[in-house]
Amino acid sequence: MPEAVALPVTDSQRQRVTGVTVTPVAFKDLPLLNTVGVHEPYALRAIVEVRTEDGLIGLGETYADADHLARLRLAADEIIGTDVWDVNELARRIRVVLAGGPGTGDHGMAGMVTGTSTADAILSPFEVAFLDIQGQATGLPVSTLLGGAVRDTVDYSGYLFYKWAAHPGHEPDRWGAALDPDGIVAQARRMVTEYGFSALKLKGGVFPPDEEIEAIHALRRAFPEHPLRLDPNGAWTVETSIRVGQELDGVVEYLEDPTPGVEGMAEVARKVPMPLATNMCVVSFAGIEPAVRRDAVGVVLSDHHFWGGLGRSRLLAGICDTFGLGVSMHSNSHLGISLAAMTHLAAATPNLTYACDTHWPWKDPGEDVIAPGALTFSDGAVAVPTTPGLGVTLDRDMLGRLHEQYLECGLRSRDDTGYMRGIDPSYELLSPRW
Ligand SMILES: O=C([O-])C(=O)C[C@H](O)[C@@H](O)C(=O)[O-]
Ligand SMILES: [Mg+2]
Repeated sequence: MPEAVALPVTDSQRQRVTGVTVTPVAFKDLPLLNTVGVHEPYALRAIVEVRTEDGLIGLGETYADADHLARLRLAADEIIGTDVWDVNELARRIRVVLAGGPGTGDHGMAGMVTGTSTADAILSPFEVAFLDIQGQATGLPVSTLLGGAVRDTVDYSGYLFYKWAAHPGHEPDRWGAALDPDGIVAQARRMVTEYGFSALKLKGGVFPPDEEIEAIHALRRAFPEHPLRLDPNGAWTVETSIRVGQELDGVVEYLEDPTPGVEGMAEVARKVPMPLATNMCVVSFAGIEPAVRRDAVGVVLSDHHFWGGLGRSRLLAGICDTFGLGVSMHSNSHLGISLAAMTHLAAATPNLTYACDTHWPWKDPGEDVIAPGALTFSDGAVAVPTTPGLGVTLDRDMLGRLHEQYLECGLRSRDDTGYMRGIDPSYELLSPRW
């Protein structure tokens, strides 16, 4: 048998970065209530375009809070010349430039998700763009580059929110108010009819726990077969969490972040029958060991936007597998590039067996930065794109329009609490609240 000869990598096999553009955009958002306040009239995102010497353009999407944007721009300058096949070098350069110290403030999650890794949050959109280019260069979809799609479609859950009928001073929006169990059931019916979701999550922490328990029971009566979840974002004390958990025995598939902190979660986990899920107490690699040691969580909600991109999210899933933890997926208000990345990641993560969260239905269907048609919901699922890379293309007109909207809207960081206080000056931020 002839000996294998190792051929040196040639310059033609590399894809060097020649330019990076970071464009902040704003898209309309609805008055969705959560335990820190209410969504503002616009959600902010940053669209990352990475260009190579061969003229390929890779896309990424992330938060656009002012501090995060400043860090993205620093990183953008630093990664010129990197080979898109060398994600380790990308990560190294980002760590180096961030060590220069633009701070850790404002990540885009309104203070609800803290303790994430700043370096991983900055790495994420660039890594996604690198994978997009790798896919375009090889003709392979991103899910194949991640190890191969184990499913053709990815299930998403219908993400229900208590909400007002309109932002103050605006016309009622297309979803109307949902402020009690009947309103939540009506919202769920519409979401299930329009998107086909087969799992439902209620964002809680807005009303006293008994009202939210009643909404979950109403959902169970209306949807006997749908797995249900309740997520108050740490709004309850340990005692309240245990009571709610016991009352919802057999009704929810998991209870998400009932109480703040790993110690409280561990205490609740010992006394409630269902697994506890989290996107608040395990949000970085440093947070896994303390949670595992205390048996504080049963399901980790991955989120490539703060876990360092798609490769590192798969690493998280592998660690969860090792420790017998389930994996689900968290979302924030997002556009189509993120939906494509989430779909490829979920497709290539065998143990991601729960329906993923998405804020997609809350977005104005006419507002996105990707050309329409690449991603559609059928039976609550999105078909995994099979075209090269992420499988989505940038709509430059829309990018320009949503950037104009960003410039005009005046918002520079997500501030659900500040917006709520502007409407109700007596509003207090309490954690836990009940
Ligand atoms: O699962 C979660 O914690 C979230 O989805 C966090 C989000 O920020 C959500 O609370 C929201 O959009 O208000
Ligand atoms: Mg959550």
